[in-house]
Parts: sequence; C-alpha cells; structure tokens
Amino acid sequence: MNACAIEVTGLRKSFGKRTVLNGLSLSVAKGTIFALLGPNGAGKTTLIHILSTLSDPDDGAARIEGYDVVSSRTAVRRSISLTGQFAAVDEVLTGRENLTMMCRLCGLSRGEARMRTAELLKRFALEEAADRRVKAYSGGMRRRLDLAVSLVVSRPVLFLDEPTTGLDTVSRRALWDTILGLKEQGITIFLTTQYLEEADQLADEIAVLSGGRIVATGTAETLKAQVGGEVVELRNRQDEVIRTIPTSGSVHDIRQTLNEIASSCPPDTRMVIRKPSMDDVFLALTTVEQKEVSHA
Ligand SMILES: Nc1ncnc2c1ncn2[C@@H]1O[C@H](COP(=O)(O)OP(=O)(O)OP(=O)(O)O)[C@@H](O)[C@H]1O
Repeated sequence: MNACAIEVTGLRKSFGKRTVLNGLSLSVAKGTIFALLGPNGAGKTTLIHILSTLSDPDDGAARIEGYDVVSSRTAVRRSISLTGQFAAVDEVLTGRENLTMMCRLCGLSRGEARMRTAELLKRFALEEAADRRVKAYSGGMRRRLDLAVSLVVSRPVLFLDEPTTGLDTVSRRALWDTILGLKEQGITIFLTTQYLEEADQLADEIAVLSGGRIVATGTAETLKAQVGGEVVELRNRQDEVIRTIPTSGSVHDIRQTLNEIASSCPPDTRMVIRKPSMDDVFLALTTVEQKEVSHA
C-alpha cells in the first residue's frame, strides 16, 4: 500500500509570462498534517487548485491517494474535501439549513441529512447558533461552518486554504484544536498558511514555498536547525528588535559578528543570543531564494 496521500513531481504552472509553480515536488504521508508556508502570491492557492482538480498543471504530475489529478479527476474528487479561503456558505440560510442542503446535495436521505447535520453542528460547536442566519455569525463561526460543510461526506484527504486568515487569536486556536481532532480520525490534512506559528503548532511537516519551488521541508525543529544554531538579536533603547543575525553560537563566530556590527550600532544597543524562531527560518529561506531568483 502506498504510504503517501499526496505526491507531486515537477509541477509547473504559468499565467501568461508569470511562472507561479516552477518544478514543484513534494509528498505528504497518510494521516499527517502538512503545512505549505509561503508569502502572499507565492502560489499556494494555485497548487491547491491543481491538487483538487480545479485547474490543470502545464507540466509535471500529482497524485492523490494514488489517483492522477488530470487523468483520474473523478476518483480524486471522491478522495478529497476542500475548504477555500472564502466561506462557501449561503448567508441567508441558517447554519443548520446550509448543512442539511449540502447533505441532500451529496445524496443523503432526509433522515440521514438530519442526523449528519446534528452530528456536525455538535462537532463544530455550532449547536447554539444552528438556527441563526449565517450573516449574523462571527468569523470563527463561519470558518467552522465552512469546515463542517466540506466534511459532510467523509474523505481521506482534506485541503484547507489559509483556514485561519482573518480570525482572532482565540478563534484561531479553537480551529487548530478542530484540525488536530480531524487528524486523530486519520484524515490527511494539507493546509496553506502565511502564519509561521500555525505551521509550527499544527504540522508534522512544513514546506516553504518560494520562487515557485519548495525551498525547504522538515519539522519546525529541523527547519530551525537548518538556519543555524542560534540568533544574535540586537535591540534599541525602546527594546525593539533592530536586527537579527544567524550564528553557529561558537565564541569565534559571535566575536566575528560583533566585530562586524559594533562600529555601526548606537552605544545603547543591547544584544541577546537566542534560538531561531520560525520567523527567522522563513526570512532566511525566502531571502536566499529571492536573491537566487533575482540573479538568475
Ligand atoms: N487565474 C489566474 N490568472 C492570472 N494570474 C493568476 C491566476 N491565479 C493566480 N494568479 C497569479 O499567480 C500568483 C500566485 O497566486 P496564488 O493565489 O496561488 O498565491 P497565494 O500564495 O495563494 O497567495 P495568497 O496568500 O495571497 O492567497 C499571483 O501572482 C496571482 O496573481
């Protein structure tokens, strides 16, 4: 049995002269959470559209649960659920009506639809708001409803395109718990995010997308280790970070760094040495890639 839920090799996609995906390859193990991390416009949604058969690649191949996204479109669609960036629910209907409608569209009988709707309202903590119109829902409630709607029929692979964008911290954390609960049920989750903390908290594996390719993959820990052992952080009098510099942490390296920066720092600059954060990782990896692209 293939242990990969998603396999992508050499994927390319351009819009006119703009190359968005430039030979992208990745694989996602079954039953894991995979986070694709990239800044605005990096091509995350473009990749999700190809993997969910909404658009075709120009070149390369992608398989979901062993099915090719171009030649076995129907089998791929039967293997996936997709929650996009914008809530795909009807605002005039209530949460319960939206769910029941989707259940009926998916072929469930009236009785089955009622039961499945009640189950999903409970699972996504929407019971209290079930009979309110969606236009009165908060952002977090809408996201939960959107997720519930996409899970009316249980599929092995779930795509979440920036699931927590625009949510406040409390709603974001609540949605993380929901996503982790779906993983516990054995669902493979492929999510895109701009939030490093989200990738750090949720994902078994993280991939950084930059310049149309995956520039690094690993766990949050291995990615941090890749950037270097420590970071020298310089702070001004107001305690604001003015610069961070990766370092191996050795006395020799830190002395060399200090020699290089000391003359240009105001006298009250303070220095701390700390482990790199995911922000440092992201900056280091995408900056190197941008330099390579602009020199190409
Ligand atoms: N149908 C299209 N026609 C032309 N250009 C497109 C099309 N779809 C996407 N693009 C361009 O491709 C690039 C990548 O877009 P995409 O939406 O995949 O990025 P993203 O990483 O999801 O960004 P965001 O985080 O802002 O959603 C952007 O420059 C976008 O303008």
